[in-house]
Amino acid sequence: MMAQYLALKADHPDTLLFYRMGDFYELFYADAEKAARLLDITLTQRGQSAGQPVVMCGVPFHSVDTYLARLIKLGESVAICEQVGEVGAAKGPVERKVVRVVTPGTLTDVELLQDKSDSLLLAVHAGSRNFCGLAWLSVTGAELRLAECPADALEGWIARIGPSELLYSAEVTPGFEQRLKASRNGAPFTLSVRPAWQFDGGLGERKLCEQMGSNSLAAWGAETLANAHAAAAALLGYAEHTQGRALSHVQRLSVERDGELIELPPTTRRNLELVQTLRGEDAPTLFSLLDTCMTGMGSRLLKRWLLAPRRDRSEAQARLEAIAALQAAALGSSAAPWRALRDRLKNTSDVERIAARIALRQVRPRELVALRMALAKADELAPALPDTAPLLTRMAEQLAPPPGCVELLVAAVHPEPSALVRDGGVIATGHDAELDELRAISENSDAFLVQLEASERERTGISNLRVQFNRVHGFYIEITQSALSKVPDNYRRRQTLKNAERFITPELKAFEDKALSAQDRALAREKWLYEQLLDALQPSVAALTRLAGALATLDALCALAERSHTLHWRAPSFVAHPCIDIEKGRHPVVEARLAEKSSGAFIANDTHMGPQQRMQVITGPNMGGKSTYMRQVAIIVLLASIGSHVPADACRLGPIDAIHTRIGAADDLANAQSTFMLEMTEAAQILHGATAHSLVLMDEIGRGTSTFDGLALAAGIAAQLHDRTRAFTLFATHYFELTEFPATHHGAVNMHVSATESGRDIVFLHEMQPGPASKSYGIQVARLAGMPAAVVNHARQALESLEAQQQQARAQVDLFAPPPAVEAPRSSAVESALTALDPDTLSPREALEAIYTLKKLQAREHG
Ligand SMILES: Nc1ncnc2c1ncn2[C@@H]1O[C@H](COP(=O)(O)OP(=O)(O)OP(=O)(O)O)[C@@H](O)[C@H]1O
Repeated sequence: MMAQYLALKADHPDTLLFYRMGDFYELFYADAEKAARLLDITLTQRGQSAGQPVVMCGVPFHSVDTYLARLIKLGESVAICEQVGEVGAAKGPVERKVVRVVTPGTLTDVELLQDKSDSLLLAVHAGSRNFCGLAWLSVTGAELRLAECPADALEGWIARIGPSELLYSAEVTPGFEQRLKASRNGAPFTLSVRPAWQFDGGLGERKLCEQMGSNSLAAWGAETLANAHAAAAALLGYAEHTQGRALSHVQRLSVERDGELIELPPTTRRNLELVQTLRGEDAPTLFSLLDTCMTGMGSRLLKRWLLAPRRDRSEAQARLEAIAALQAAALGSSAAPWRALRDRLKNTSDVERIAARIALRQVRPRELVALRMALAKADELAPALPDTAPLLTRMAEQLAPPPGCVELLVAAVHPEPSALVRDGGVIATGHDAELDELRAISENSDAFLVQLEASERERTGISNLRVQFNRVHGFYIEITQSALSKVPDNYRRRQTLKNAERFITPELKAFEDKALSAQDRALAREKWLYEQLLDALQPSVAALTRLAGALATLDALCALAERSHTLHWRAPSFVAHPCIDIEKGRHPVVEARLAEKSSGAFIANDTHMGPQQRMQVITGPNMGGKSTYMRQVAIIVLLASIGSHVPADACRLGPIDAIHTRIGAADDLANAQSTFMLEMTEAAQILHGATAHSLVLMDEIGRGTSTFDGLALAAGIAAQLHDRTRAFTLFATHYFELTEFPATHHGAVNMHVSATESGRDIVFLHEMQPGPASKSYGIQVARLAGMPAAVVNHARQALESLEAQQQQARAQVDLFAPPPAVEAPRSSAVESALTALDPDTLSPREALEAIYTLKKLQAREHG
């Protein structure tokens, strides 16, 4: 047995191997030690193998899901090894096989998957010429996605995709591996190393063609993406390896290209608290506010929409039209269609995952019943969809259940089946004559036993004689001690108890053989019929996946319609010229929190930015609402871009290509970066990446260093954004000096959040008004925060003397004057030679020669 175990383990060296032995999964040696530690279960020793004690631990098979869930959460992978041979069929241990490998990125089990999130598997290929190939999918979804990106944009892509597991080649450079490890900082995922040969472009292209049933990938615009093909080869290979079969349900392919999506860097996702709060919680976030979907499929799709808004507006426009149609009551009715549709969508099962599990042959009987009910619902939903929006009309077509599927499920599956096929009672009566006959034999046994009991009582004259059954001893006749003398000759003793004896008769034995074998045969027949049913369902998988997509889209659209109605949102409009025009905009999450706490109404504010006015320099007291205002603009832009209504009375939006944010941060100790370093790194990234179509939020840049340094840097950054980048910029600052910026920079205006004083206290009005703030009120805010009176008084005095001093010494410094042009230093001969080199094209010998040449040039330069 150990030889068999070790052979299986050799194929899964990095995975915990769950080796099935009877009612347990056992782990051995290092696996056992690791699992015992992670699961807090007892480690034991038994026997010896190769002279060493066998260290082992185990988990009962019926509660394996709980243990799996814990291990997967800890980022571990588990290979499930089952007994596949007949017991006693051959000499030695029963034949065993790894039937599937459960890894964080390839989950299919209902118990392990989260309803509202996808579990994604991503493969990254470090390609040539500084390009990376990416391929990713959810094993329970139907779509495979490909992309290629410049190597330096990789972290952004990984953060946006948000994988649960990332595959990379064993032969990447240590530097590349380090970057992958570092990119786990925001959201942890498992890194799995795969052999380099699996990242093969040619193999990937063949596999993709096979998967799509096509000769070329041209139809998807994916034929030239060699790096992505290499990633896809590893991705599909690994997914198939874990499932033990091909993913026949993955029949959609899409290519995501740099430049198609509105860029939302990880900092923006974090700062805007899109799907996670700054503390790492799921709520309150924009997504938690937005997601009132009735199904997990809808929630997952809505999250995808939110995190991947497109620059092109046609999709958003189609969704807006659909929402309008869902909100418009039909003639003669007062109710908007979304209400009834949401009622019908309630409790619809996860058709997307069920379809995948049919394809992977892992589907459970009760899921098939749920599928049948969902198909019936889809059939009812289709005619209830308004026909005034093309997107809804398309969904209505896709909601048609695949022909024959409902009928097959009704005919074949018992209306209330057991949880597992091995328990029987799964196939409907009337579906298979042979099964019905076998079941009749076991069912008739009750009548037979009652009859036998009566006739034996009469024959023996023992009135308390009982005919019974148990799993261990089968059928028997039980006679109490006092009546033993009346037992007839043909009774054979089966078992002796304290007060009774149990017997069997030839007649009962014959019946037992027939009944028990009928039960076994019925069970075997049911298993076979279930497999037949899965075969028959395979051709419907593609249509079921499409139907699931339509249900999810409809659910997400209805949720957006409901949110718009409940939260009083309005439809945005898109225009071709650059602008962000918002009337009475609100921050939806802050507004909801205020409403929840009944702590006053949210004050709505307008925003008007266009080609002539690209920057707002925002000042005002702490707690005044600067950050809230800036974030609300970004959130409204984002919501509009996904085709949702927005928390504003009106919104007109020109083209947008990115939303960048630089908002206060904590030290990033894990990456050894100080607050100031991080602040400057993020600001530099924005200055490099933003364009005239980007929205940039800069909150108190420069405050992490000394006043002069900070002010000088803030001035430089503002000037760069204004003069060069020309992005739409909201620039909040506590440096009053910056309020002079608009005087010389005509694309910028001063805005301030209003506050007034009432006695010694400050009252925040949260209204955005033109012009600079008059005071900073820092001391009043500190008083509000409960600062001891002595400190407040001290500060007030100190402030007065500081202000007096500054009045006297105010120097005429032009903070915003461009620096004198610096002559670009001429590059040296060594530098020119270095620039001309392309390391990827050099042979080792050429590389060595290049080094000698460089050394020579250097020697010449230094005389
Ligand atoms: N428009 C508004 N209407 C009502 N309440 C608001 C509004 N804007 C902000 N608030 C309230 O004021 C609080 C502080 O707002 P915010 O954090 O935006 O201030 P801030 O000016 O950025 O402060 P700091 O300069 O200290 O960062 C918010 O948590 C919210 O409760």
